[in-house]
Amino acid sequence: MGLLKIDNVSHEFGGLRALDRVSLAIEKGEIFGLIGPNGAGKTTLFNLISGIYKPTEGQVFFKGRPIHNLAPHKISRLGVGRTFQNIRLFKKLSVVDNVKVGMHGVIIPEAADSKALGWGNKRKIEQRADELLNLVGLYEKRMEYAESLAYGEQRRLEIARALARNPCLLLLDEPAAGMNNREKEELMQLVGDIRDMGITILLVEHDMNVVMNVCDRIAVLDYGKKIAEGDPVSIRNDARVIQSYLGVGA
Ligand SMILES: Nc1ncnc2c1ncn2[C@@H]1O[C@H](COP(=O)(O)OP(=O)(O)OP(=O)(O)O)[C@@H](O)[C@H]1O
Repeated sequence: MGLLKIDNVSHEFGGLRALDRVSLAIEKGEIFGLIGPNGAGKTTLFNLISGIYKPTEGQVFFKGRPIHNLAPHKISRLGVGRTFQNIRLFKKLSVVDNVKVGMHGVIIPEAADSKALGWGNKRKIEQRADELLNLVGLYEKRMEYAESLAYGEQRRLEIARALARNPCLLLLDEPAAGMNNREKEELMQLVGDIRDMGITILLVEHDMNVVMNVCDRIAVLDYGKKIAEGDPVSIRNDARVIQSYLGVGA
């Protein structure tokens, strides 16, 4: 069984069917892309996986366990981390404090006694925060205000904060939005590094260069329905995907 299984899930807002019987299975260690036109239902699916919405029908399983009726904090504790389309940092906190906030109440595996850490275990929290800032290339800026970072750096800080909860599945909602080409290159490298740490990634992204380069498999949504699923080459050549989303010449 996959790490994440979405089984015939639908979601309605009033009369609007934002998701219509979508099924997906994401395997451990994959980088899985979710693409589709604006309003296709991608963020709604993220919100269902992370417990912000409950499905109108269908089920979501994580590590074989049903999670579609759990509260967001419980799903997060089970190992599902996420970032948001609109950056949600604490602007007036330092870079390192933004990561530490993400760590509150988290079990750090290397901790000798493996107890959940509150604010008490300062040294281990600081070590872990520094490791994560090194990973995302922000260690040198650890004492700066989050708001002083460039846009691409803020997005990387959001990823570090999500990683602070030790997820085994990370949901990234449009991580390349607003990034310049250099920042996108760095992001692609980072996504690969995160996977190499053993973390499975589900990525919503409009930048096709990023999607096609980093994803092992891709699913395409259109008007709430899954219209295609496969590797990047098959998705790029899928007539229905070209017609509804990629356009000719993509
Ligand atoms: N809270 C809400 N209340 C009512 N309708 C909503 C709500 N959130 C999303 N929708 C509608 O559900 C549909 C799917 O929206 P969703 O945000 O999931 O699409 P998306 O694929 O993430 O789009 P984008 O690429 O623009 O982020 C859209 O028609 C949207 O207008």
